[in-house]
Amino acid sequence: MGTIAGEELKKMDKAQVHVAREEKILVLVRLRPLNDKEILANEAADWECINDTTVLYRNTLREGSTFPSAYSFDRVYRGECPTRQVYEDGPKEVALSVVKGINSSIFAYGQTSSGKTYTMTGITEFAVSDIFDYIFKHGDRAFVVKFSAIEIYNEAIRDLLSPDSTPLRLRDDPEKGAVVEKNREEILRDWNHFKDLISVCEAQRKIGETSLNERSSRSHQIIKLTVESSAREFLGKENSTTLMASVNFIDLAGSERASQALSAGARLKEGCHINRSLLTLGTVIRKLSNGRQGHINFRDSKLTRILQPCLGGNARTAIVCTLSPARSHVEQTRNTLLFACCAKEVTTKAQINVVMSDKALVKQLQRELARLESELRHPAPATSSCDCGVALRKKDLQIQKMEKQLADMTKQRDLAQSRLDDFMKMVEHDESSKAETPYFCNGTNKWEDGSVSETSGIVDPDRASFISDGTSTPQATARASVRSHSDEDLEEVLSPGCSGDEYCKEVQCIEMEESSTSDVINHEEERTDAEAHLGHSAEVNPETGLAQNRNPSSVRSVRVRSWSRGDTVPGTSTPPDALEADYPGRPEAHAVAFPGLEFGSGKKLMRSDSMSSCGSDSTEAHSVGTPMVGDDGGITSIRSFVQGLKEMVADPDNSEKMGNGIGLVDREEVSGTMTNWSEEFERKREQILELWETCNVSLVHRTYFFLLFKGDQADSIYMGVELRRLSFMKGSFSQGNQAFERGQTLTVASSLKALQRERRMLSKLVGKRFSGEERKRLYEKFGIDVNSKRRRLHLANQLWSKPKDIVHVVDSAAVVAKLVRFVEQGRAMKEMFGLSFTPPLPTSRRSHSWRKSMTTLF
Ligand SMILES: Nc1ncnc2c1ncn2[C@@H]1O[C@H](COP(=O)(O)OP(=O)(O)OP(=O)(O)O)[C@@H](O)[C@H]1O
Repeated sequence: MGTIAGEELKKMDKAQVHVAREEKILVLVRLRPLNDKEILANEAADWECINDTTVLYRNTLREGSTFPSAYSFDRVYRGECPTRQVYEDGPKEVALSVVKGINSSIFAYGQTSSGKTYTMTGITEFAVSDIFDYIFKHGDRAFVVKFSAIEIYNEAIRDLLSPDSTPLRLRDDPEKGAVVEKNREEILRDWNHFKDLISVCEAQRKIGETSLNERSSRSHQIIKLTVESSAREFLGKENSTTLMASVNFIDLAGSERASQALSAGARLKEGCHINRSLLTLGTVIRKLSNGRQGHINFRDSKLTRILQPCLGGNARTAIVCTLSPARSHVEQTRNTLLFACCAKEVTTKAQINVVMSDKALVKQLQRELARLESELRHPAPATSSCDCGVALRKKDLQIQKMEKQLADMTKQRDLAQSRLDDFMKMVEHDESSKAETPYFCNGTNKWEDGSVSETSGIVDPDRASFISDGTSTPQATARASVRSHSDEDLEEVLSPGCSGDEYCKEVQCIEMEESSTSDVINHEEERTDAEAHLGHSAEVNPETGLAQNRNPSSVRSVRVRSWSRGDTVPGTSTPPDALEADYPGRPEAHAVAFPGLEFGSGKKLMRSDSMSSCGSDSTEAHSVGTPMVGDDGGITSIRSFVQGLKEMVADPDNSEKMGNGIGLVDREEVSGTMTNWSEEFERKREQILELWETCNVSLVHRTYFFLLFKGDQADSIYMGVELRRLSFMKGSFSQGNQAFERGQTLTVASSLKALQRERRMLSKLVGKRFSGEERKRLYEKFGIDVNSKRRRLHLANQLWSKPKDIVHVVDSAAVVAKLVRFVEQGRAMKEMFGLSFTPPLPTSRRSHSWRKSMTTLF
């Protein structure tokens, strides 16, 4: 098929030249008279055609006003109106389109016994007669008319011209749509031949008697006439073209109610099939009438598959809806009218179908080729090429940007993987190397010097093995951990967009804070800033003997090198106060006080201007404590959190919401609205706790978050970000989608797996971090049998398992904090993240011993 050739077009009249014309389906309604049975039963005729286009339900009083009583269509016909008139008014034009190369369909729809066969028999005969007439009148064209007929009976297709009742198969043709395979086609010779074939069809078609119709059609019948025509003068010539189209005359089986048709057995089964396929047809029509939104279920029945071109495809279509006026059929009549109302909204797009001879096709292709070659030889004017150049440059930039993003993501992924590998190795090695650990004694967390190992970083036996000279002091251990970081770690820290200078500033700031907390910190001068930064968290140890072994002179040299902005440095190592677990609503009895830090809190150490995002990010990445990071949460989730936070902070709206903007929140303002915030905080905290559980968030992440953000009003932004992140994740999970978090793809399954892995890892640390007595108390507290075989795993499984029980949550956070040696001070951590937006509050220094607090807890 193709477009019409020039010479051929000249031979056609204007009506023939319209191409792909969109038009609505023609809908006619035919009301038959009451039949003998209905008259005998004294049935009233409740429907009436009040004019040429409107049919009216007369008995509105009886039915009430729930349904419309008047329905308008292209044409409506009274009972006494002859079929000829019905045909002439609309179906004729549609049917005769076939001789002009346009597909068309006419079908009758209505309840059983409403007059479909009566109507379609007439229309088919009139149409075929007119087609013959047209052919007779157009002697300049050579016509071929082919006749075929099928019925769809109980969802099986049968050839009505063949005595063989074997069902025919339906095949999808990309151009023609559903094609019935091996369907017999007869070339119509004349009128008599047509009548003979119709008789064969009538004889073959499944007819059955029901109480409503003595000769009820039990199948859908489709009679198809295919008309091909060519101008005689071009016949056999290379430029000859053929118009080819089909017209379908479709007599549907009638919808029926089993109770009314009194059908049983075979009739009942037929009725079910009929109703089902008509229901599909109705659904298709309804969807098409709604503007083709969503999936159209053409494939749900053979009938709709075959009718697809007539219903919105390349065909002109007319539907005659037949009605019984009888009161007993009012419901079925209404259904038919509703179908008709939908059908009149459906549009089709018919076009002239031209078949070109092979020679004509070759010629046309050659012409097309020549045109394209000439376009290539003479390119378009300069203006458009200039546009092209701009577009290309834009695309190049986009590609570069995406490549950069990809490289970043790859780096992040590799880093996370390497950290995970490290941790796995550490855990595996942990047990075996326990005995060799030089700085633990008696299985307790004590340094050789007697201080308890509550450091915040990577102080693990595995790392300690780097020290080969036997000087396995904690600081040496920390150094080893620093040095064990790969170049990738450093690259990660020096992330794109962050210059080396900026990075150094960040390091310097933190280092200064750290050194300031103790005059005796032992830094190594030769250490690079990057190393210092990475090692920072590993070396932070609030109250242990770790600090005591440090070398003050080294500290000073670092200080001179790194702190050049004149920030004041606290001169004491007194632990700060901010680890008091004093958020609103926190139960007194379970307030967990975490150790003070050597750096930060309450002192003018933090430079709000120096916390570059990349610096904070990198700090965070390390400070969460590499060994404790599960592959779903830990570093990644905190990083995501920080990232989300930064985005939020970057949004001017959010800054506004925060009052005076980042770094300028007024303290008084904060305290003035504290009461409201307390309630808000409670609410948000509950939501976050629930979502952590729902989204299988890492326990380390929960603990960090829980301990960092304890209810200051300035924390609202952090909580907002966390809520947003978790809600998004929950939404993704509930839709079966993946959540993508900073280079990691999470699913419900993967997050759950990671959580289970994390619990296993934590369980392995229980023996190391808690003394026998502490463990016993813990098992009792968490309701675990102290003699059970897998009590450590049971304990790990219990942690954070009751998000609604705040006492449990507090206890869980305390246990995980101890397991992962998270002894950071909230404010300081926020500062390290670069997330502190408030000036430091003057705090009364509360002396807190973490050990003391934990002792009361455990
Ligand atoms: N407009 C009409 N004028 C006179 N008689 C009619 C008219 N329409 C239908 N009839 C008569 O009503 C009876 C049932 O008609 P028909 O068989 O065409 O119904 P149908 O809708 O095809 O039913 P089914 O779905 O059961 O096959 C026939 O006897 C037919 O002659």
